[in-house]
Amino acid sequence: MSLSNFAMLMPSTGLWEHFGWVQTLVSSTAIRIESFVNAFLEYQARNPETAAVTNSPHFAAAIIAVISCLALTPVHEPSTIEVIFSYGILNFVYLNTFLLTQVSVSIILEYWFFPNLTFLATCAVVTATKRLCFSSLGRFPGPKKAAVSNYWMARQLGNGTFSKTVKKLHKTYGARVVRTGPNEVSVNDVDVIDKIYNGKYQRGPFYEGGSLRGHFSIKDTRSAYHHAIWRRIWEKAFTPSELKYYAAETDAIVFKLLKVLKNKSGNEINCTELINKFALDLTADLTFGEDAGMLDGSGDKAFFASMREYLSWRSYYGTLRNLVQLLGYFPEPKPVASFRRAGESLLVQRQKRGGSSRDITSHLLTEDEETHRKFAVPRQLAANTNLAILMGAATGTTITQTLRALAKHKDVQSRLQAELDSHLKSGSDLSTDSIKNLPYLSGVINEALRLHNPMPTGAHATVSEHGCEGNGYKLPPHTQVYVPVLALMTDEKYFPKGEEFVPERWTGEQPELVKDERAFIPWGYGVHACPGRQLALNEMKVTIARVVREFEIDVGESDDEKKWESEWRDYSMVVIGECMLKFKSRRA
Ligand code: HEM
Repeated sequence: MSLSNFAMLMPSTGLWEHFGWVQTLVSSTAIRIESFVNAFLEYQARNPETAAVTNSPHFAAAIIAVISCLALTPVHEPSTIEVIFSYGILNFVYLNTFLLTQVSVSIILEYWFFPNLTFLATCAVVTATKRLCFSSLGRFPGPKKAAVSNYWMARQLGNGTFSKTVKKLHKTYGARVVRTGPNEVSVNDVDVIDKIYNGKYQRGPFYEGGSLRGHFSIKDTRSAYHHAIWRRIWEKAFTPSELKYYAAETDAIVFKLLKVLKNKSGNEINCTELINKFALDLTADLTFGEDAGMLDGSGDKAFFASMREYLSWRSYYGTLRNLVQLLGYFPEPKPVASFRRAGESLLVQRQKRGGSSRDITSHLLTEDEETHRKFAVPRQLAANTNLAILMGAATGTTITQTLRALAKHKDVQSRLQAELDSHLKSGSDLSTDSIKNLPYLSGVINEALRLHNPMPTGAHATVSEHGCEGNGYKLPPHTQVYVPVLALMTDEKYFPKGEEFVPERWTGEQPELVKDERAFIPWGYGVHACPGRQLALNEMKVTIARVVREFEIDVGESDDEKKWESEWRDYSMVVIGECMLKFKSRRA
């Protein structure tokens, strides 16, 4: 009986009546396979001299590889586990046909092992050819290595050079869209931001690398359902009354920082190290109700090293989704484990203290009013409190970079000091509420967020099944896409003198330096935009205002621009190296 007749034997009554399309699909596939096999046999009969090749197991392996690759093409995000499982099962069955007949090792090598290698090599060649020559993204310029494999992107991210490289690529090609992965593009175009991050847009697979012990934070979840619930819970932590409470806590820790700076007045210090400690104390206080003891020297000294290692690891493997899916079945990698544990130890201490601490965690422990769902304790909760720590560190990095910019631009520093001095002279104070609308201070902070944003890579999204229309180009459905924040926010099209630190562009004095304000997206865009934005702004403004009012800030003798540039890393969150500054008390 032929294959197509066999397919016709599928039941067509009862429940199957409703699945006529299955029968049609099975029989049409069977007909195609049958005609392919017949054509092949005919070819063999007509060309007996090719039999040596076409009868070889390598030939069969190569054909099966081509068919498998073509069959997988329409699947947008094939599951690594399913692919390896199917491959393993089929191979196991095939291997057993040899083992059961007790054939020799050489036969097994010849008919099983080496054909398997041929299969894998063919898959690699077919995939690379498909990506290079037949991809719908082929019309966009980009490095060839990036088009062939995600390793190019993984290396850029793991080395912390990604956003700078992408910025350079946009300049080199003079293109709005650059291909940076087999199925990934960077779109430096303000007109499509709203289309890419529209509604409950689908997050890209990059976020799968962010899981901690299998649990995702709100930022890394790809589930729109979970995100909506978690977002409502998170937002409870940032209501105006909570922000007011956090402002008082922030003030107390800023005073600790001022004390340390006063003790070192006039001496060169590594500002990165000091502000990192300050930021961790502040974040721990706001998240867990107790500072981490970093400024007073009692905290975990290895915290920042473990965070840095984790971020680099996560950037690298986040890009290699296939590997990340497999890693879930192995013991937790060291960089992930040490960062996770460092963060969790703060959460554990808080849980032990019990009581009713007023902090971000107290809100994360409440249920969502609409669905009555909560974060699962402790793992889901820990993934989210660890995110708070990371975001606190991001705020610290931005503060350090702002202080450095002020030390490098003494004219800007003097104008800011003058604004703060006159604010105080008018009888006001430097509390969060009182300084929030100071124009020059706001200009300095905006400029810092534009030029020194701690998240310069951009959020990864997946183009919907309708595709995405841009200025003279169309992104195909299911493309992975991101708006490169660093390239966008320094682009001369949108911000003339884009590389310069000019707070006046925001104060109304030089409005011509903001050509398109839509390109200012330091807090992300759409449903995943930063809910902690007001808290971060308050922290940055109060810290900068109090430090600048108290100290004259200068670049230290051992400051080295080249070293600074080379130590700057973008692990999808910026990590900075040594920043040598001098803080001299203005009252001395
Ligand atoms: C200068 C400081 C900060 C900047 C520039 C910043 C920026 C951002 C950006 C760009 C995103 C979106 C990331 C993405 O879509 O992949 C984000 C998300 C988030 N940020 Fe911030 N952030 C800062 C500080 C903070 C602080 C202090 C908190 C408070 C804990 C916070 C909490 C969050 C949370 C919870 C999310 C995830 C939101 C979601 O996925 O719905 N951020 N932030």
